[in-house]
Amino acid sequence: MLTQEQKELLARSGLQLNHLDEKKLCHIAKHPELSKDLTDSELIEFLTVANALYRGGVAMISDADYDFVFQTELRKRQPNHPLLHTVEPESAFTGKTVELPVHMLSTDKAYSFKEIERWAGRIEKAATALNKPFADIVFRVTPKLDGYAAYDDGQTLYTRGDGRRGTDISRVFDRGLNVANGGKRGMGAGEIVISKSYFQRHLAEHFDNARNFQASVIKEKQLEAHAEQAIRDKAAVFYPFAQLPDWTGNWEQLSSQFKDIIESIWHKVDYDVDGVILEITDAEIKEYMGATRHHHRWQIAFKENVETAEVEVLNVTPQTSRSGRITPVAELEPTRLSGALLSRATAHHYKMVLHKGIGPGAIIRLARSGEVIPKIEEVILEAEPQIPTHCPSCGHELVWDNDFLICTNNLECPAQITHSLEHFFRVLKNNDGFGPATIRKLYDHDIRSVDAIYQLTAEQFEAMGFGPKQSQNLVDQLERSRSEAIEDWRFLAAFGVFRMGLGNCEKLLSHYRLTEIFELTEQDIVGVEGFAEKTAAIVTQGLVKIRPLFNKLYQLGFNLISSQTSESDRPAHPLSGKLLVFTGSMQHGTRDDMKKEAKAFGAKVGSSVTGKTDYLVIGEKVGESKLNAARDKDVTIISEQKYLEMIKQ
Ligand SMILES: NC(=O)c1ccc[n+]([C@@H]2O[C@H](COP(=O)([O-])OP(=O)(O)OC[C@H]3O[C@@H](n4cnc5c(N)ncnc54)[C@H](O)[C@@H]3O)[C@@H](O)[C@H]2O)c1
Ligand SMILES: [Zn+2]
Repeated sequence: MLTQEQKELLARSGLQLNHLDEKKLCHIAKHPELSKDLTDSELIEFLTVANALYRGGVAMISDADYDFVFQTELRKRQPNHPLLHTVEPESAFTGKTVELPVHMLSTDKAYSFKEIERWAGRIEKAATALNKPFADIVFRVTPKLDGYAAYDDGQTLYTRGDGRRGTDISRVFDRGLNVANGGKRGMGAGEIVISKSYFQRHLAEHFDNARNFQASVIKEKQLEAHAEQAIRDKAAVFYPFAQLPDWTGNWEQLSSQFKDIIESIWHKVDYDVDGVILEITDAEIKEYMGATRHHHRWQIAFKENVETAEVEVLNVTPQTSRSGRITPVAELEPTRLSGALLSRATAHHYKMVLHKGIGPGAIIRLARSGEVIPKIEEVILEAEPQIPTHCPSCGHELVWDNDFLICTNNLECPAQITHSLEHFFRVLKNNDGFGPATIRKLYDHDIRSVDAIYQLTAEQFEAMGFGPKQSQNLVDQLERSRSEAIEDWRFLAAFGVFRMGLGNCEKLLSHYRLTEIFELTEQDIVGVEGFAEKTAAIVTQGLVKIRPLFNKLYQLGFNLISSQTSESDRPAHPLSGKLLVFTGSMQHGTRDDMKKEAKAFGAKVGSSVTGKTDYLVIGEKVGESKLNAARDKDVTIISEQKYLEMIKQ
């Protein structure tokens, strides 16, 4: 049941239970997974109440549980619900609301480096649009304080409210609250926080948690003696974000030491922190990117889900991968971890299953970080493992290859064939529609190779049971995949040769032409930087295997961009080997297309003007700074028109 304090807070906020009764509300709070059985109005009421209690410092559920219901139920049922797209309102305080001097929004959240990369990609786009070299853009990383958000304009302190209007809580300064580190008033947005170590030592007995304490500092109610003391001891302070310890640098620095930077900033302050904030400092780009109703596009919070749980293994199922390796997948007793319901995890390989005793009934420790499939961290209680002897897909006998069990029936194993087909289209990227379901259906109709897929007509697709519209679309997509330009290394990587991922393909093809690689000896390949002897041997063997398929597909006339840039290869073209920088908006195509095209002529493309740049190609609306840089460095400036004439030569 709700506590007296929680009830009072709901009453003060004017919140009444119309759809849920108290018993049901508390039952769901205890078992958030039951929220799936709530009606829509019950669900909204549940979240509204949870949010009000949380903002008032008397939360009824943990953040992870709240996020679970919020993300899985609400987002799934009503992706456009205003709760998802606006700042969660604070309703804990009575009193007149006032317009905030600036909007205080929530933050967009990322749980993996991939998501951060995509965010940086959007910033690069904005920088390009404003003719600013991306390499010059400064990123700032600060700890994400988990306190009570407020805005200080020097006169008044406001709550975040609904992000646009907040409540005047200047009284907390009248009560003696200090700005962190002896800082001044009027530094804008920040949070009211309490020192972690101080809380443990002096407050933990009197307050349930830090949030509960922070809320008490803000309330109109007379302060408790311990809270007053914490303020006098400067353990509770208002910390403006502008004054937080930070890391600054450009994207290249940030991305290359991402883990270390996050780790060090995360632990910089003695306050509760629930992530780090990444943002850019360039005022023009910030303005250009703007905000949604929920968050600023130029800012993102990086969070880590590092909660762990002990879970029972129900069963371990073998799964055959594209390369024939057998992956052990543990089926688990369904467990909620960091807000997600998990029922499977992978072990690295069968040697681990064998040696660590991962069998039905084993107890393992599971860690979930971000959105990736969880890995088995540790085995707490061993159980008899079950080691498969035959491939689950084709029944072929399995053999050990170091730590891995493998199915060597590469040419006939359904799992290996279908995964290879999917892999081809996925890596190529310039197509849609060839996912697992389509590929499975094709396989069931005896289609076994990429080459055979390219021979299919719309009628044949229809005969296999695809609808008329989908059939035509699949044919169109096959055509698109051949006509849309792609890099030759991407094409090669799509064949899935072991050890020839995108990176290695790019390395190899920057030395040799696509048509030459099948004649290369191991020695030739070792001569390419990044290939050790062992890899070279595996690669030559792998290339022999794919050669027949490669030849067939190569005949189909894919629109390949050659990686060859050295002058001896293309003596004829005036742009060959030249370093170009594009700036401004172009008429001929998107900036990306033009870069690809330039590379196809053997040119190199940079993002900022340096002493090594040969040509600055300018479109419309070009910033003066880039032009000046080009003039200073003696770089030849050419118009888009002139450039188009040059590439036609
Ligand atoms: N337990 C519950 O019942 C419950 C209910 C509602 C919400 N929540 C939790 O609240 C979170 C959502 O809250 P939110 O809307 O405040 O969003 P948020 O967590 O994205 O926080 C955004 C805020 O971060 C603050 N911030 C802290 N450090 C900062 C820094 N260095 N730079 C810039 N800003 C910084 C700002 O005040 C900003 O308003 C969710 O994660 C959820 O778990 C929990
Ligand atoms: Zn098999």
